[in-house]
Amino acid sequence: MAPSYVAGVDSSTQATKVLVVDPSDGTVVREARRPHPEGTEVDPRAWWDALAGALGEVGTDDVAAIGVAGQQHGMVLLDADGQPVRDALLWNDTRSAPDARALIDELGGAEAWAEAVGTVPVASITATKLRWTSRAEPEVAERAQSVMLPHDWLTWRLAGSPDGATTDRGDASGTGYWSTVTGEYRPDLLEMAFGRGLDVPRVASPGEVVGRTPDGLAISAGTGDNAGAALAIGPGPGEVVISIGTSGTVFTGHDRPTTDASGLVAGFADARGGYLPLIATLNAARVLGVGAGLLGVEFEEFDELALGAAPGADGLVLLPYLDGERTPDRPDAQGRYVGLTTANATRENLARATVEGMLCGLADGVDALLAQGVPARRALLIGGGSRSRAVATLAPEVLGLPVEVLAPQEYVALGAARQAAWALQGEEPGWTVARESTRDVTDTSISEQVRARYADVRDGRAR
Ligand SMILES: Nc1ncnc2c1ncn2[C@@H]1O[C@H](COP(=O)(O)OP(=O)(O)O)[C@@H](O)[C@H]1O
Ligand SMILES: O=C(CO)[C@@H](O)[C@H](O)COP(=O)(O)O
Repeated sequence: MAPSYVAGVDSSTQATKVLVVDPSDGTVVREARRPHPEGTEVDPRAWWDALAGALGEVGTDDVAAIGVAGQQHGMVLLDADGQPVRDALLWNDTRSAPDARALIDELGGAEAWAEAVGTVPVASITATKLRWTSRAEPEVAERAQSVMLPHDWLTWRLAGSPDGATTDRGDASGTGYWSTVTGEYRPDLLEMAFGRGLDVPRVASPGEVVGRTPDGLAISAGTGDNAGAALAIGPGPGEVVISIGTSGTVFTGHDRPTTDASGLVAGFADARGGYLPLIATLNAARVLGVGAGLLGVEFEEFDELALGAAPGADGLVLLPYLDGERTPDRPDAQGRYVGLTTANATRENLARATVEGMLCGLADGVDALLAQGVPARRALLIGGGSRSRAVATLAPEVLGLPVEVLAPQEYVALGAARQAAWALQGEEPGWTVARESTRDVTDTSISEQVRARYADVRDGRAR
């Protein structure tokens, strides 16, 4: 029987997830996952091993094409033989924060960066990691010949490490040296960051077959994980996707590049030829894990506790910047519970404040999109944290938007599978994802009250 399925991969921060999908209607027929090592620098070969393990488990004898989406921004630096010169620095590694500030100054300020590439560098952006490496590890930098992103590197290895790697505009737009505004690389900015040039992958077009695996599977261009999710979901006008994974992201498709000089909105490209304005926080699903851990309960009981408290947690507020923060740009920040009193010190309030604090961080993201003229009238929740009943219940009130929690699904991997089907068939498939009912905002005063108190803590007016 001729191979008939497509495979989609999400190589995310915490795990590799693989879906085998029927290209005629997008039905998932098999899936597998493998964990990744902890930490903000990782040997990329661990991702390869995770991918090989997951592909071995799902089996690819009946698969005709594959696409890989991956965590954005990670710096995979390779030597002339194509070997990593050091562990990859990930999007959530904040050591290059001073380098981001230096690069902003060197180009003439935040506005100059926003105009040049669509995004003002923060520590997540690949260019700042190149600067850090050239400054802090010159002997390592000396050996580097090329730089790739996680999905580029995996795609290249799947193709048998040919001469010349590929990327796509969605992921390239998170490097700081590819411009969403012009649709071209800015080798001058790469050189400014690293002190000299490096080989970069060719930017493939959305429906392109970029290579073949040794077994003959067609390989699509792949993309960044958020662009992958956008490809799977296809948010409609006014709909914003909110992904609660290791990162919290808020994004939607847009018809033109954004150039936010405040740095809050990253002006990324999507995987279709359009644009994907996005805000990303460093603190999302793991905040919930920390809250549950503090209380010594599983997620189900944590949700029960959070839903057992009143809105506003009787004045207890969590500033959720546990791992430093990217949006707003506070790489050295820490998390804080504020306003603890004898009267409000209950397990319920601690759980509630944790969920509200995490959601308030995302609500700030929605505001940032609105400030760029990107409409946001409805939120679509995805990612591991969206499986929390407390998150699903409290999100409409805290965000102040009607919320639809999409059915639990690996949307990033599904988007990668969609791209693989596109490359295989020569046109984008017409699949749509199942939509659930929307939870409306029942009391708008809750959002105002909870967010006002949160803003006091965030902006230092309440300590
Ligand atoms: N029911 C739940 N409640 C809260 N958090 C959850 C729940 N289920 C999974 N998570 C969290 O979701 C995260 C994984 O989500 P995922 O979107 O796969 O992340 P990533 O793409 O960053 O690897 C983990 O931190 C996990 O603890
Ligand atoms: O840095 C960003 C977006 O700019 C993150 O969204 C990463 O792409 C990682 O995503 P997850 O692994 O948390 O899904």
